[in-house]
Amino acid sequence: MSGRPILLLFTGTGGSGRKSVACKVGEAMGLHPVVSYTTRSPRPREANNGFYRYINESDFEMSFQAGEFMETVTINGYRYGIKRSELDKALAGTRGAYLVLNREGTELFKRMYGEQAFRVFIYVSKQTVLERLTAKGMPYEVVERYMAQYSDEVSYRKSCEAVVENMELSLAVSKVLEAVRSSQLVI
Ligand SMILES: Nc1ncnc2c1ncn2[C@@H]1O[C@H](COP(=O)(O)OP(=O)(O)OP(=O)(O)O)[C@@H](O)[C@H]1O
Ligand SMILES: Nc1nc2c(ncn2[C@@H]2O[C@H](COP(=O)(O)O)[C@@H](O)[C@H]2O)c(=O)[nH]1
Repeated sequence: MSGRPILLLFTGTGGSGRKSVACKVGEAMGLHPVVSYTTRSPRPREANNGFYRYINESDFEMSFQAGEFMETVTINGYRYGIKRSELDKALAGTRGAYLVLNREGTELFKRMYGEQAFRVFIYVSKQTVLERLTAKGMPYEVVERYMAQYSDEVSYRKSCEAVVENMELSLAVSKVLEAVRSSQLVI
């Protein structure tokens, strides 16, 4: 390992497969995932996916008041946050870590970590999001929300260091790896 650990920030359009791509890239590069705490409930087949810790509002508030979060956001009435202890754990003795975040969180971590952070924007067409989420059995109100947010989310791609379409998972993973390797990041 040389240089400082890197932070890959996966963002993009909801339901585009960001977590799927992030996992594979993380495995290939030896990066660790950073768990996010949320007050929303797990969705079908989502429990224990390694990306979220589901906690209640009062536990979230207690951690918030104790200053444990580096970043928090409220989306559709639910709170999400990244704890300093989780990021430190993911970075300890490793080549780096990765997070899956919305646009605001991605911006914040990019500002905090500067050159160490690399933003990867993952997207597919709105129609493909619809088909994948429906096939996954996602609740109707969640699918509707993802559809409504699509145009706003997709506009963030121009700010990111890499923009990758995820039609075929292994191809998307290769493109992210190539983009990171050809960047100025020291790994
Ligand atoms: N390249 C692909 N081809 C087909 N299906 C895919 C592909 N990548 C991911 N998927 C599927 O799409 C669905 C959404 O994937 P995933 O949960 O990784 O996306 P996400 O963008 O992190 O979602 P969310 O915004 O809900 O957090 C899953 O059912 C996943 O198996
Ligand atoms: N800024 C942050 N964004 C986060 C965090 N955890 C998840 N997310 C992003 O929020 C939306 C909504 O997520 P959903 O799983 O409920 O649909 C999505 O873009 C996530 O990537 C966080 O801790 N901070």
